[in-house]
Amino acid sequence: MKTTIGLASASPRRKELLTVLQQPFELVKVDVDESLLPAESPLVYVARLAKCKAEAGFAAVSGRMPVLGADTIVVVDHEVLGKPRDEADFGWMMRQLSGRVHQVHTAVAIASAGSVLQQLVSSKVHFADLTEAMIAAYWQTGEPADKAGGYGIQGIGGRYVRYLEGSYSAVVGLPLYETDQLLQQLEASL
Ligand SMILES: Cc1cn([C@H]2C[C@H](O)[C@@H](COP(=O)(O)OP(=O)(O)OP(=O)(O)O)O2)c(=O)[nH]c1=O
Repeated sequence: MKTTIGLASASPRRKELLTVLQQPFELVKVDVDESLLPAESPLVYVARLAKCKAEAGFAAVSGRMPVLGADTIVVVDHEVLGKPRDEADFGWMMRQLSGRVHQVHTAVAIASAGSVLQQLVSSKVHFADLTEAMIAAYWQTGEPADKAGGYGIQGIGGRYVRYLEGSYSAVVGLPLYETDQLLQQLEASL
């Protein structure tokens, strides 16, 4: 029987993806400060956040079970795009992404007694040319608000993705292949 783990995430996408891996899990609530540190690179930032979420979760369950945390960021021109604050911020993000290629980085960490297992997956997304009317209409759907970079490849935003180099599940929030590898490493270590 597989060990039950904690999932330190409020993201419905991560819950669905972990279910696909047939991994028994319980949701664990954590509150992690997601601010970027001064001069921190995007890759260091995303890996740190995944680790912080996993470690905060492990502490929250008092070490009773291993806990998985993940983080996804969108990077364009070395700038990290988080979730849009409002419509103006979203419009700015879409103009950055329009007709260009950007990176999506997803980090996964599993904290257990004495160790943290980690993986980082980077993908490139080639975005469509967007008009102001398309941007305004997309905001109205409500989909962009809780998504890093302001779009969801798995939803309406998928129509703006011309080409993906990398992992689809990582862009959605949890890389299936790499997470499965981590879970196998975890089972072997218990
Ligand atoms: C680029 C992209 C992001 N996203 C989502 C994945 C993440 O849920 C979210 C990025 O924010 P995160 O801070 O990684 O995650 P979260 O706040 O949703 O959940 P938690 O921290 O509790 O685990 O954006 C998509 O769903 N589709 C996409 O195409």
